[in-house]
Amino acid sequence: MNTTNKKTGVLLINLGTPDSPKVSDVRSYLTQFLNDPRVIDLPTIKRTLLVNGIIVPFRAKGSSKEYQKLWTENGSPLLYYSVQTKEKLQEALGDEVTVELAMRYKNPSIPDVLEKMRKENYDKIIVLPLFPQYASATNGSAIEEVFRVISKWWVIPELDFVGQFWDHPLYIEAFAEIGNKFNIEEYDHVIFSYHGLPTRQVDKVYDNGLCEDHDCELEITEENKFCYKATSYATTRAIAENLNIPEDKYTVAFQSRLDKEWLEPFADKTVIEQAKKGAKKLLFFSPAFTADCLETIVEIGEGYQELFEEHGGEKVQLVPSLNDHPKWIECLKDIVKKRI
Ligand SMILES: C=CC1=C(C)c2cc3[nH]c(cc4nc(cc5[nH]c(cc1n2)c(C)c5CCC(=O)O)C(CCC(=O)O)=C4C)c(C)c3C=C
Ligand SMILES: [Fe+2]
Ligand SMILES: [Fe+2]
Repeated sequence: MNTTNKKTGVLLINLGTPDSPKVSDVRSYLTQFLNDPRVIDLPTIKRTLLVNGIIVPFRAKGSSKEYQKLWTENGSPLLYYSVQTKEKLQEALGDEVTVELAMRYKNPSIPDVLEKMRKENYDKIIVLPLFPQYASATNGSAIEEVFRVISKWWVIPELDFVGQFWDHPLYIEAFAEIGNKFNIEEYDHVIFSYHGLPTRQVDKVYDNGLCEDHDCELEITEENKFCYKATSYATTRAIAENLNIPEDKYTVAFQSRLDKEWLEPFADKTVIEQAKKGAKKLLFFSPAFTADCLETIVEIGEGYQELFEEHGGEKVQLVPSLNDHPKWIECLKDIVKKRI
């Protein structure tokens, strides 16, 4: 055996989706997801009571209806596109490495996929969470789960965890290329909508002070480089610059909030404001999602369309996510190749 040729596996991790849109499967998904202390970061008893006593019982039926709108003959788009991404990345990398896919919540689960990888006896595993901007609720949680599982193995291989990659040129170019398929001049305004986060979670990345003590809307510094708000604004500047969208033609916003103490400006309020200003056509990018999912297809594509129309607007156009776009596959290939 040539000892310089390491047997390497790549583990892509996405968020996860219910096994089906049935209320029972949505309830089970929400229960696993929202009991994660990195998602609802409250003391255990408070979180358990809030999630299992209030949020899940009140949310499961409504969420199930939303998932019924989303489901296609290929199942949940998030899982479908994540599998496509895995397969195309495998093709692009050839037999040099083996690519696997796991979901942080539900299936294919991280423990199941890692067990398959353990049996393969890899010299090295590259763990690549598919979230471009760091959040403890996504990248942090996925990495913690991998640690939890692998820490029980007798043989622990070489591990390489990929951090946030919002500034990877091919990630920016991929979104810009997809956006370029639309005639941006035709739109009155462009909204870059990121999944929201509780402000408390954003503040926790700082050892000193709060997010509001830093210029997170304007610059990335050594202090705010893991601030989700700062990286969301920086991602937006990079895509807008690539597409020559002038500063006064776009707004950053945060969607999918569970309560008022989440990052602002809120995307729904931004949609209403734009309608009130007389905008008729809005173009929506959603760069925190690397695959289309409930939050893009249903929340933006259907929910914000209705909201915009109710306030006098006409068209909300969603720019599709990266899904299995060739530039995105090139981006992932580049990230992996640099670590083999
Ligand atoms: C950038 C990615 C994401 C971050 C950050 C994130 C944080 C976060 N999410 C919730 C609560 C919910 N999110 C839900 C769906 C959902 N979230 C993401 C991504 C991020 N979440 C995706 C890709 C999806 C869609 C999955 C799919 O099946 O298509 C849901 C479920 C749907 C609903 O009931 O609304 C919840 C709930 C919290 C609390 C949070 C940070 C603290
Ligand atoms: Fe979410
Ligand atoms: Fe910040």
